[in-house]
Amino acid sequence: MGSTTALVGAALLLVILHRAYLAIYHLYLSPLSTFPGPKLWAVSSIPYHVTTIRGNMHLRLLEFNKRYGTTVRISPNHIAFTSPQAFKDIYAGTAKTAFPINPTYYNTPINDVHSLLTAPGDNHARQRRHFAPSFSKESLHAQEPVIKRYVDQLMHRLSTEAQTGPFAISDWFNCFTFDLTSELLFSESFDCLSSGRLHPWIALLFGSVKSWVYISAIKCFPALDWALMKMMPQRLVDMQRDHFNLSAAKADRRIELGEGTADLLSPVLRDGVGEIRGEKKLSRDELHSNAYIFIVAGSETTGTALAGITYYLCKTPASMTSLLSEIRSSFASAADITIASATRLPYLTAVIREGLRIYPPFAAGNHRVAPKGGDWVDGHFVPEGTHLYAYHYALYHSPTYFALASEFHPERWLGTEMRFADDQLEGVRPFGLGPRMCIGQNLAWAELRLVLCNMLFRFDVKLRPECEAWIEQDLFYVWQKGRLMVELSRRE
Ligand code: HEM
Repeated sequence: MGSTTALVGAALLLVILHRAYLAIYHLYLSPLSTFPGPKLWAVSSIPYHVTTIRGNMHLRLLEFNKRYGTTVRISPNHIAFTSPQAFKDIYAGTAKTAFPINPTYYNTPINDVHSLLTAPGDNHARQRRHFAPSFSKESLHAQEPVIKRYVDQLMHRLSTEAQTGPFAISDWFNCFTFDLTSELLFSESFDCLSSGRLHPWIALLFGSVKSWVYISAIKCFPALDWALMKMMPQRLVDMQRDHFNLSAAKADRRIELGEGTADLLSPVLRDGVGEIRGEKKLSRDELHSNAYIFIVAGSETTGTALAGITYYLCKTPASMTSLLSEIRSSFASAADITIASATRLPYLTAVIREGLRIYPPFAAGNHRVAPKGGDWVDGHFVPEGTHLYAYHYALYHSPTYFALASEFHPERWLGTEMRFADDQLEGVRPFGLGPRMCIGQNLAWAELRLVLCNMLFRFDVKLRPECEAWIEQDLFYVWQKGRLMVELSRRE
C-alpha cells in the first residue's frame, strides 16, 4: 500500500514537473516566446479553444489587438495576425508559395475523401482545375436566366409576406441562396421558396454549426481524440451523416442526368466521373465531398451577406436613401435589372463592399501552417509548423486601418470623403486571397447585386425594433445569426 502511494505520488510529481517545464519552455524558450500575447494563452491552448467554443474569439482578438498590437500569440503554437501585409504574406502567391492549409482545423468529409476545401497541395490544384470553368464569368453569364428566375421567385415571396405584417427576411434569403445553389449545381432545387419553408436539411445544418467548432477543438488533442469523439452527442453524428448523404444523392442524380443538362457541373461532367480519381476525371467520391461543401459554402455565406447588408442599410438611413435614389433612378422597370446593369451602379457596389467589410460572412481566420523551413509574415519570422491565420473581422474592425471602423460608411469605397483617405481598402479580402480564394465570388456578387437591386426597386424596408441589436452575434466559423425581422411596404 505504502509503495503504491509512493508510486502515485511520484507519477503526480512527474506530471507537475513536466507541466511546469512546458510552461517555462513556452514562455521563455520557445521560438514563439518573443511574440506578444496573454501569458496564460501562451502556455496552454485551452483558453483559445474555450473562447472559440463560446463564440467570441472575434471580440477577444479585438481586445488583444488594442493591448498587444496586430500580431498576437493565441496558443503555445498559434499566432493570429491582423494586418493587410500579413494577409498577403500568408495567402497570396501560387499553390507552391502560399502557406499550406492546416489540416487540424479542416474536417475531412465523412467519406474520408478530400473536397476542394480540405484537399492539400497538388490534390487541391487538380480539383480546382476541374471546377474553375464552372465559375468563370462566361459560365455565370450563361446561368443568368436561372438566377433571375429565382430572384423573381424570392420577390414574389417577399411580396406575399409583406401583406401579412412583419416577417423574418433572413429566412427567405436563406431559402433563395440554398435553392439557387442547388439548382445551379445539380439542376434541382431544395424547393424552399416554392414550399414556403426551409428544407429540414438546411434547418439541421444551422443547428449543427456549433459542432464544427467542437470537432476542430477535439482534433487539437490527438491523445484524447478518440475518447472525446465518443462523447459527441449521437444526434450530431447522425446529423453530419444525413447532411452528407443528401448532398451525395443530389450529386448522383446529377451524374445520371448526364452532360447534356447545362448547369455549373456540366463542364466537370464533360470529362466524365471516374470510380477512381485521376488527372482527367474527378471520382464519384470526390464529387460527393464537393457537393456538400459547395452547398454550404455557396449558400450560407451569401444568405448571411444579404441579411447583414439589409440590416446595416436599415440602421443607416443616409446610406439607404442614397442607394434607393441610385437604384430607382437607374431603372424604368424591374425587367431592366440585369447582372451587367446592376454592376454599373457605383453606390450599390460600395454598399456591398462595406457590408462585407463590417460583417464578413466568413469572419474568422482561414487556418494555415508555416511551411518547411519557416517563412516571414509581416516582418516576423515564423518557424516551420507554426499554426497561424490572418483574422478577417479583427482586421476590418481595426481603427489602425479604417476610420470609424465599426460604422457602416459605403462612402469610404467611393474616394469622395477625406476622412476615409487613409483607409487600407486593399486589406479587405472577404473572399480570401491566392490559390484557395473563393471560387464562387463572381456568383456571390451577382446574387447580392440582383437581390438588393430588385428588392429595393420594389419595396421600402424597415427594421423591427426587436432586431435593433441583431448584429450582436456569436461566431462559430459562421455567424450564429438570429432571424432578421423587417416590415416591407410595396412602392407605389
Ligand atoms: C458572400 C459570399 C461568400 C463569401 C464571403 C465567401 C468566402 C470565402 C472564403 C474567405 C474562402 C477561402 C477559404 C480559405 O482560404 O480557406 C472561400 C472558399 C470557397 N468558397 Fe466561398 N464565399 C462566398 C460565396 C461562395 C459561393 C457562392 C460559392 C459557390 C457556390 C462558394 C464556394 C467556395 C468554395 C468551394 C471554396 C473553397 C475554394 C478552394 O479551396 O479552392 N463561396 N469562400
